[in-house]
Amino acid sequence: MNDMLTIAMPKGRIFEEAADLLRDAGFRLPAEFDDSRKLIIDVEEENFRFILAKPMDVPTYVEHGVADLGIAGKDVMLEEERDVYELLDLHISACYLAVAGLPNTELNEIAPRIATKYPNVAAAYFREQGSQVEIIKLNGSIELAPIIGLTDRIVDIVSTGKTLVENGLVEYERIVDITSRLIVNPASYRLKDRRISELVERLQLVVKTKLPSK
Ligand SMILES: Nc1ncnc2c1ncn2[C@@H]1O[C@H](COP(=O)(O)OP(=O)(O)OP(=O)(O)O)[C@@H](O)[C@H]1O
Ligand SMILES: O=P(O)(O)OC[C@H]1O[C@H](OP(=O)(O)OP(=O)(O)O)[C@H](O)[C@@H]1O
Repeated sequence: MNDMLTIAMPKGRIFEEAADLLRDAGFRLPAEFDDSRKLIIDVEEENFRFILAKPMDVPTYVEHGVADLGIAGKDVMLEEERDVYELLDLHISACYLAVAGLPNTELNEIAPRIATKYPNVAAAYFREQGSQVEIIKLNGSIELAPIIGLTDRIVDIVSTGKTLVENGLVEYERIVDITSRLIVNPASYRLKDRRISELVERLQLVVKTKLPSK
């Protein structure tokens, strides 16, 4: 039987590159896919159901099995630590997580403070460094925090580096490189293995052809 696959797609930055990959792998996605406000899109020709989710929520849907598969940034995977398998590095939406702050400043020795959208990743990083820090969770515009004196450092995504430069901040440490991953619910992986393996193989071929040759 050709089981239906439910795929949690991240809205926002990753969406377009992820849709391009699926199309390049030969899956026929309708034009409405790209500019609809619908949150659930059925693609009957392929027997796919897409759920359009907030990027940070994708692993949650997949862990709970309401989506068989999902596409999520490695940053989200590290932060959320959900019980899902990572099947494939899609090599899209590349960026990295870094520690940044005002230039020529030291971490406050008594009570260093870190602003971030990634409290778990930041806490783990500073714990490994042997630094005891207070994490302040923000939901965006993280670069504001050191400028207005809320924290000594931030832990945030860097892509082009433009946001840091334009706000007079510098990078202190690079924590981890990030790309988007194809993730799967463990039970779906067992039950729908044939369809999922086929999807992975087709995506893998496309990903390989797009990688710069060494
Ligand atoms: N410059 C970037 N800034 C943020 N995320 C990036 C960047 N480049 C690639 N990414 C990847 O894209 C994902 C975030 O996408 P997006 O910015 O659409 O979501 P978000 O920050 O969660 O959005 P929202 O503003 O809706 O909370 C990250 O999880 C990361 O893997
Ligand atoms: O290195 P760059 O190419 O400048 O990209 C990095 C910036 O992009 C993201 O913010 P986003 O645009 O998602 O806005 P946000 O502050 O609302 O999270 C991220 O949090 C950085 O601020």
